[in-house]
Amino acid sequence: MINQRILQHFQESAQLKLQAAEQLAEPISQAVEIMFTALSNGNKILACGNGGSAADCQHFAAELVGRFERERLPLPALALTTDTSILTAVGNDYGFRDVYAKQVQAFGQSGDVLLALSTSGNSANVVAAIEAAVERDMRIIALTGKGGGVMGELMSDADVHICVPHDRTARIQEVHALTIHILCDGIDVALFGGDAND
Ligand SMILES: O=C(CO)[C@@H](O)[C@H](O)[C@H](O)[C@H](O)COP(=O)(O)O
Ligand SMILES: [Zn+2]
Repeated sequence: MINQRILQHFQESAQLKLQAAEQLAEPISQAVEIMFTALSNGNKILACGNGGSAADCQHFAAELVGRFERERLPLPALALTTDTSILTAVGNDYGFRDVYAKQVQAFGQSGDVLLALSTSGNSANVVAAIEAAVERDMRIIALTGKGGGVMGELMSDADVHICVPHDRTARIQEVHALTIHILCDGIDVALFGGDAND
């Protein structure tokens, strides 16, 4: 019984990844281009999301500031999910909806990128961060699922929407995690050419 469930998880996850590859290759490639251009111009990437997606933001920032697979200069990426004093002060004084938007207003500059993660596309604080980023003249890269929700409706032609074609949060997060590694690889390839395994 448990073995059957384990097998089902692996199969569902693997099948979704193969299916998503066809649909998401193009928006992921656009996202790499936007991120690389921003970083080349001296701009930075801010990332926000809740729960598992907050962990994804930190994972992404660690790989840019530290490294992914190649030795290179640190790249400026900041997870807006980590400063408990800011999160609790803004959450307590203004409301949880504002915990990321206030940080976008504080740190975001024209030409920066907001990486916004939400499996439902409906997290109010991530939606508010996107609205704040648009006001700051930032580019938006949204990682969503479940049809994209409110975030999908907010996307403009200048933004990139990577919407995982599935309704299950865990499966969507698994594709988000893979996408984050592909973005890191794409940035490294744009910097150095080829790939790390050449
Ligand atoms: O990781 C998981 C579930 O797999 C949870 O922590 C999940 O991220 C949280 O419930 C989030 O609050 C969901 O928000 P969102 O993806 O809809 O924006
Ligand atoms: Zn999770």
